[in-house]
Amino acid sequence: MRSFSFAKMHGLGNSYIYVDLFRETLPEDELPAIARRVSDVNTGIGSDGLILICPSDEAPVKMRIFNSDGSEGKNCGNGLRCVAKYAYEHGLVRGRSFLIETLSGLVEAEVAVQNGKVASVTVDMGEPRLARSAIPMAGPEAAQVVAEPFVVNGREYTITAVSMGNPHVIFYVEDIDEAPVTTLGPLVEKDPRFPEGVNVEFVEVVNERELHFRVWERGSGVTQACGTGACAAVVASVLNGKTARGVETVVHLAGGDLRIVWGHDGRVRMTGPAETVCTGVYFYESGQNG
Ligand SMILES: N[C@H](CCC[C@H](N)C(=O)O)C(=O)O
Repeated sequence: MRSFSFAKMHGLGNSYIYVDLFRETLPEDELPAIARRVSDVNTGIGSDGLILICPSDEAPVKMRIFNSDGSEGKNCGNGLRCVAKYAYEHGLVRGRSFLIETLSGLVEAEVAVQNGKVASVTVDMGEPRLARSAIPMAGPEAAQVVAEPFVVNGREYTITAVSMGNPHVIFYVEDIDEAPVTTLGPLVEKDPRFPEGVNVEFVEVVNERELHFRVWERGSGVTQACGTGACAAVVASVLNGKTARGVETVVHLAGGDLRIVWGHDGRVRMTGPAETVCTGVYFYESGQNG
């Protein structure tokens, strides 16, 4: 029987099981199975996936994120805010602003501290990747995907695709409560036109400073919030002339609000909460596929 210590943390209800690899060691070839097992609400701890807080040669800490199906993602906005909180509160970093390495590059986090605890975090998520080939999405290389016709099961939709280091496709809806999250979401997630899969977002524009947002996440399905997805939604809304560059937009997700701006400098900044639910020890049998 093997075990490791963990912290369960969430950003707006998008929860992950966080393992500090400065203190723990996990078998690399078993990470997908461990992610699937800890995520299970019945036989595991219950979360949207697993996040590892790792040593890095390029930054004080590195984040690796695994979805609840065991697939490894390349970025996670809600995860970055929780990693920043954990790193600050556990002395892994010095100062309130610091770099975090991800599989899609370095990001800078700044924590807001109250009574020694991190209450909220602002992350500079860098520049969105807009070329079709960078999403990635099949089709003409350098073209952007903005308000493009997209047929699914014989019905035509209009999509905008944005990468925040991970792939997102945005559908605008008139009423967020009627968004086809659980019907269209899984169909598009694995559509062959997205060779690496895709996170599927539904957005209702309230006004030029507010969006309603729901998500079917690649590898996790419906979650309460998706930080990279909310960033992608703000970028898509500017590209479609629905919101303005350089203006802070409030994105209303199922789990709460994020404040996001796509700055005139081209970088996307996201501010939101990060919370610790509990800590504990997880026991598992090595070698089981999970
Ligand atoms: N499902 C995503 C990873 C988690 C992203 C999301 N939870 C966030 O907060 O950005 C993917 O496979 O790209």
